[in-house]
Amino acid sequence: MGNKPKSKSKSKADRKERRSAELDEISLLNEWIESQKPDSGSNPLALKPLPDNAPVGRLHDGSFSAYSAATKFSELPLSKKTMDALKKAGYVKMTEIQRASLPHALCGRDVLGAAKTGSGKTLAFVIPVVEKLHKERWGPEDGVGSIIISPTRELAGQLFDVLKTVGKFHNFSAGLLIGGRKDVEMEKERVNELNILVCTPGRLLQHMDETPNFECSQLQILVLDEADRILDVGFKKSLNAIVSQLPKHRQTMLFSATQTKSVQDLARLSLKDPEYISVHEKAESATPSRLQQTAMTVPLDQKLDMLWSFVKAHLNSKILVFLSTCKQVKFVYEAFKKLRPGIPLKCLHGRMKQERRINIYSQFCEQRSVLFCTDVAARGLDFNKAVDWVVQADCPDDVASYIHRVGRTARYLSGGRSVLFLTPSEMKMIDKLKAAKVPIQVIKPNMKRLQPVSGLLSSLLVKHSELQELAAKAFIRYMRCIHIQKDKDVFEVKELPIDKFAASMGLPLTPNIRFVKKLKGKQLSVGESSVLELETSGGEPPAEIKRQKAETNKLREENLDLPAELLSLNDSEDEDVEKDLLLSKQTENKKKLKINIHRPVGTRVVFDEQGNTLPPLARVAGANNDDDLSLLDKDKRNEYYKKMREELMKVDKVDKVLDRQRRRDKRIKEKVKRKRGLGDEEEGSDEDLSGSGADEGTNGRKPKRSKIYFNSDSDDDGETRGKKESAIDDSISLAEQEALALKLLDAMHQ
Ligand SMILES: Nc1ncnc2c1ncn2[C@@H]1O[C@H](COP(=O)(O)OP(=O)(O)OP(=O)(O)O)[C@@H](O)[C@H]1O
Repeated sequence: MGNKPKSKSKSKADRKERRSAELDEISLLNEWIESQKPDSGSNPLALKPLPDNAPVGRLHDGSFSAYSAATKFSELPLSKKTMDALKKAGYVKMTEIQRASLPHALCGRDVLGAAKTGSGKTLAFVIPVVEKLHKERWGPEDGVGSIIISPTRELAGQLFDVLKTVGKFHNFSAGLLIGGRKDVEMEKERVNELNILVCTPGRLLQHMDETPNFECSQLQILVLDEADRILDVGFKKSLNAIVSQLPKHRQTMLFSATQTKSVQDLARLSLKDPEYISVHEKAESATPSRLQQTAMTVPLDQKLDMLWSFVKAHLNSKILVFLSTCKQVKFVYEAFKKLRPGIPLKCLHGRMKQERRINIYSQFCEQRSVLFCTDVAARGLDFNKAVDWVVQADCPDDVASYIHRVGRTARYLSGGRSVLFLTPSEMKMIDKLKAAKVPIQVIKPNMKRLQPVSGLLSSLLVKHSELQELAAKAFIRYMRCIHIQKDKDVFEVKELPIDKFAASMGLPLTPNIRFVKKLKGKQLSVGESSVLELETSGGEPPAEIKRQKAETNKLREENLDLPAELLSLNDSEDEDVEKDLLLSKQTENKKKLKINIHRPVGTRVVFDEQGNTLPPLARVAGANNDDDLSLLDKDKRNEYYKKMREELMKVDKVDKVLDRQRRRDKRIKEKVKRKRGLGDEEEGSDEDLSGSGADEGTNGRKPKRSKIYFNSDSDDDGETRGKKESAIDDSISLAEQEALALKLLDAMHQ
C-alpha cells in the first residue's frame, strides 16, 4: 500500500518520458521526410539502391539518408512502433510497388498506385495510414482520421487484418464496417470513437445517413482499394454521396491492379497533383510472371463435363472456380457435391449469410479443396495457403476481371496456374487478353479423357427435386448474364447452343426465357439490330435503366453493400427468374424440326408434337402425363418425381448389389497386387472418394493422385505417370456410374 503512490508517480514519469521520446521521434521523422522528399513525378525505382549497411536516418553531418532509394522497410522514415510490427510479421524487403509509392505517400502526396495482383499493394497504403495518424498524435477524442474503402466484405476483412498487423503496437482504435452484420446498432454507438474505418461503401453510407453525430470532418487520409471497381458505374452514386461528406483537404490514395486513369474519376475525388505510380506498366505481361495461363475452347454444353473432369483430375489441389452467377455457383456446387468427386467442395457467393461467407473463406484458406465462387472472390483476396489453380469456367466480363481472377494465385513470390474455358463464340476474348499483355496459351483439351457428367446430372435431378429448380434458375440466370454483357464481340446469346446447354445441366426441357424468345423472333424478322433496341421496343425498360440494372445485378452477385435506392432497381431479379420459369410452361407453337443431338448415348431419339427431340426425362414426363408441360406444372411435377423416385429406388437396389460386387472384386484385386509388392502406387478404394468432404491420406495410404488430361498440365511429369495410370480405375468407376445412370433412364423409358 505504502508503495502505491511511489509506483503511481513512477508510471506517470514513465509515461511522460515515453511521450517525450515519441515527440522527439516524430519531429525527427518529419525533418527526415521533409529534407529528403522525392521530387514530384520522380520514380524511386530509378534511383540507385542504398548500399547494404549504409547508415540510416540522421547522419554524422546532421543530414538524413535518402529514403527514396530505400529497398528495405528499415531504410524508411517510419516510427519504431510500425517498424517493430513489420519486423514481427517478417516483412523486411519491400516489393516494387512499396518501394515506388511509399516515399511519395509518406510525405503526404496523393497516390494512384497500379501494380500486378499479389505484389503487395496493401502495405503500400496501410503503412502511410498508420504513420500519418501516429505523426498527428491521433487519439480517441479526434474521431475518424482515416477511411479505407473496399468493394467487398471479404477484402475489407483482409485489409483489416493487415491493419491490425501493422498497427499492432500503436494505440489507435479501428473498426471493420461491412454489410451483413447484425450488430449495426452497436456499431452506431461506437463508430464515433474509431480512428480508422475499414469499410464497404454501402455500410459507410448507412452510417453517414443513419448514425447520429457521425463525423468525418477531421479525415486525414482516404484510401480506395480496388479503386477502378469502386469508381465504376455500380458504385457511382454511393461513392459520390460519401465523398460529398468528406473534407476536401486530405490525402487520397487509390490502388488497384487495373488502375483507372479517367480524369473524370479523379476529379470526383478532388485529387491534388497525384503521383501516378505504375510499376509494371513496362513489364512484358500484365499478370504475375510465375503464373502459367492457359485457355481452351469448350462448347457450352460440355462445360460441366470439362469442369467435372478437371476437378477429378486435380484431387490434391486447391482450386478456385469462377462462375458468372450465384445461381450457377449454387447449382454446380450442390450437384457436384452429390456426385462426390473426392475432394472437399465449397461455395462462396453474395447471397450467403455473412457468417457463412467468413467461415467458408477461412476454411478455404486452410484446406485443399475446390471453391466455386462468383466474382465476389475475384479481387484482392490473398488466400493464406497458395491457390494451385484458378479455373474460369465462365468467361470474365472483361480483361480487368480476368486479371483480378487469375491474380488469386501466383501471389508475392509463389507460382500458380490458371485455365479459362471459352465457348467457341467467346474466343475473341483471347485477342483482347493478348492485346492487354496477358500471356495466355490456347491449348487443346484431351477430349478422350473427358468424363461426361450430364447423364448423372439428369438422374440427380430426378432424385432431388430441389436441384431441378436450381438447375432451371441457374440456366436462366446464365442466359440473362450473357444477354446483359456489354461486350457483344464476345458475349452473344444467339451464338449459344441453348437447348444442348439445358440438356447438359440435366434439365428435361429447355426453360423458355422471354428475351431468348424475342431474340429468336428478331433473328427471323429484324436481323442483326441491337439487342437493347429490341428490348426497348418490346415495352421493356429503356437501355440506360437496363444497363444500371445489369451493373447492379453484377454487384449483388458480388454482394457489395449497395445503398437502398440501387437495390430497389434489382428487387425483381428473383421475380424475373420466376416469371421465366412460369413462361417455360407455355408451349412453343412453332412447328420446327430441332434435332437435340445432346442426348445420352444409347437412347432412342423421340420427338415431341412440335418436332423437337426430347431428353429422356422429358419424354418420360410426357409419356406419364400425356402432356410435355406437365413436368413444369408444380403438382404434376411433384407427382412425377415421386413416381420416378419410387422407380429409382427399385433400380437402386439392383445397382447396389452390382456395385457391392464390383467393389469387392476391386478390393481383392488390390489385395493381390499389394501382396505382390505392387500396391504402393495404388489409389485408395472407392470409399476414399465417398464424400465431398473426404480427407486425403485416410487408412495411412498415400492420397489419390490426380488424373491429368490437359496437355499443358505439368503435373503430368514422369514421376506421376504410374500414378496417373492407376487413376484409370477411377474413370472406369465413372463410366460405370454413367452406365448405371443410363440404365436407370432406360428403365424409366420402358
Ligand atoms: N514486402 C513484403 N515482403 C513479404 N511479403 C509481402 C510483402 N508485401 C506483401 N507481401 C505479401 O504478399 C502477398 C500479396 O500482398 P497483397 O495482398 O498486398 O497484394 P496486392 O497487390 O494487394 O494484390 P491484389 O491486387 O490481388 O489485391 C500477401 O500475402 C502479403 O503478405
